[in-house]
Amino acid sequence: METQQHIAILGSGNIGLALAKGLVKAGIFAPEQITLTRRNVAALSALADEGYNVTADNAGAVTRADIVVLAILPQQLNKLLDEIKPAANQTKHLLISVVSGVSCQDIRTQLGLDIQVIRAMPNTAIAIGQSMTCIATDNASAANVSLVLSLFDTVGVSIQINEELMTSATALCACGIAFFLRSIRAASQGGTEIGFHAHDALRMAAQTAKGAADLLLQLASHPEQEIDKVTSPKGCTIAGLNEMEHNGFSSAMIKGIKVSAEKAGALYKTE
Ligand SMILES: NC(=O)C1=CN([C@@H]2O[C@H](COP(=O)(O)OP(=O)(O)OC[C@H]3O[C@@H](n4cnc5c(N)ncnc54)[C@H](OP(=O)(O)O)[C@@H]3O)[C@@H](O)[C@H]2O)C=CC1
Ligand SMILES: O=C(O)[C@@H]1CCC=N1
Repeated sequence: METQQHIAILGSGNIGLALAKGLVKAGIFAPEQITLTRRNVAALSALADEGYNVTADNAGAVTRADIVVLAILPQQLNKLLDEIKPAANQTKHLLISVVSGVSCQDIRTQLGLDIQVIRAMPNTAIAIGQSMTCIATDNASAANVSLVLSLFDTVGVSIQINEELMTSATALCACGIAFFLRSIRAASQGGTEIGFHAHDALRMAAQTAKGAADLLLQLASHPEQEIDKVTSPKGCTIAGLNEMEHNGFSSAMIKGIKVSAEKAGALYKTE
């Protein structure tokens, strides 16, 4: 799905850069077709050496682009939208926002333009083509939705959801990367306590987690069905699992995801 279009990523921090790298790795865009912006542009010098256009001039980046990605913090968004307002063109530009907690309508209202906006909620695994990305819009054409879905399909798996579920998607999928990473880290710490060097324990825990996820994805199986195959009667798996549940393992994950979703929904309005 190679394209001749130019993409501007406004706010090239963790997720903005992960997106840029993922798109280049997937062969969709060459670095020369991507403009990266941030205020501290010196921090992008290594990317400039790789061929990306880098600048602190957001309005200039928008003028050159067909697709504009907003990838800055919710509390930084209004200032950025005011800055790009003169350069944004509702017939030329497609806006993609990965900003948490900000609706498509919030963006149009701040811009004062009836521009097509698609929200995307990827996660940092986008850098290696393994993102779970949720897409939502309230006004974009079916053609642009397909374009954005196919764009994000090149860097993982993408689905379209209702916009009111975007904060839930943020908690489950974007924050979720951190939740699963912490689980793997905790497993590796347990592994070290029972005899493995830290680096071996981490590798073993990560591969085990990958195998568990693939059992569900490749076999379209349910976790409990796969758990039942591991838990031998009177065995050590059920002993460990029950101990974890007595200590609130599932409950902690559920409560954490609920708090994350509440926070994601309030990020823009409370700033
Ligand atoms: N991190 C993640 O996993 C995910 C994040 N998101 C969302 O993406 C957004 C960005 O998050 P994240 O990447 O973690 O945050 P970062 O702080 O890492 O990135 C934000 C970037 O924006 C730049 N920036 C700030 N103001 C401006 C401006 N006026 N013009 C241009 N660039 C600017 C900052 O650089 P400088 O200070 O140099 O300007 C910084 O590099 C947030 O809204 C977040 O909710 C969504 C999905 C996943
Ligand atoms: O922590 C955050 O607020 C952002 C949103 C999703 C992932 N990181």
